[in-house]
Amino acid sequence: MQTSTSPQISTSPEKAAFEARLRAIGTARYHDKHPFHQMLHGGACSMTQVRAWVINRYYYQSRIPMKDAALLSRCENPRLRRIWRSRIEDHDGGLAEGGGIRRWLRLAEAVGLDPDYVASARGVLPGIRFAVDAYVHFVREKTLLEAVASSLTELFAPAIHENRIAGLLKHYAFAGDAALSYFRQRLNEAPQDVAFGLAYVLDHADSLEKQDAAAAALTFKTDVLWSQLDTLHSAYVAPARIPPGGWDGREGVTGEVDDRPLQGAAE
Ligand SMILES: O=C(O)c1cc(C(=O)O)c2c(n1)C(=O)C(=O)c1cc(C(=O)O)[nH]c1-2
Repeated sequence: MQTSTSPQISTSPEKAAFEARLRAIGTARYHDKHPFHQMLHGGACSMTQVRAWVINRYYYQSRIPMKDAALLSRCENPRLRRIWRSRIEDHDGGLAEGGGIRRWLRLAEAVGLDPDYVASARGVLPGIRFAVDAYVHFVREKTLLEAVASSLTELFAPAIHENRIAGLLKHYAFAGDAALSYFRQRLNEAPQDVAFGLAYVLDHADSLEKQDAAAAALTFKTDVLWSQLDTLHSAYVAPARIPPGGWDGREGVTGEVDDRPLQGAAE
């Protein structure tokens, strides 16, 4: 499966080798290869499993602008702040409308969930909280180079968003314009974000030590994404083990409750 859509941007052989090293991390570790995504995009998820993904992934959405604000708060370069702040606007939108968080809640409604329930983040699995909070802490505490490098999983996100749009449209009745608007909008936003982030990392990782740190930051971020799907899979794919406090398949459901036993990838 193709995991990267953006073209290589390096001009010198040294930068090209480093860029190739970063891209290889995505090829080996990006969460498009996780069995839960393969179930979701291949139409093998029940509505309970789709809803569990929407509820839990909301927590990631809700923390992305907070981690970007953490990055901005430590950034002394006005140019970097001016460019980076559009990420917060992309997710938070304006006072009355717009933004990825609201678009995610439209997806929640389309899959038969009360958006207020989803926005409350009750029922989010503990493992999801741990993974996402670790990302926010990482960006708050590490160097600016590592913080920017950790966002570079977005190099691989357009391909997964395209796959998801196609897979949801093919397999699920809920997949109309409202449900897909989040992913369609990210296809417009992510390429410029990642072009800037990649150029920043290639320019600022000017020693082997810094390149190692940037590569480790990107690897860490692939772990953050993979761990979220592991915890979701463990809770909601047979043999399902929903931990205490995890969504029970019923709370916040406005559509028909899906009472069938949770299925596994092989069924
Ligand atoms: O659906 C996905 O698989 C996916 C992955 C990622 C990513 O690679 O971190 C992001 C997004 N989506 C996304 O929509 C998004 O806004 C985003 C921001 C960031 C980031 O680290 O700043 N990653 C991602």
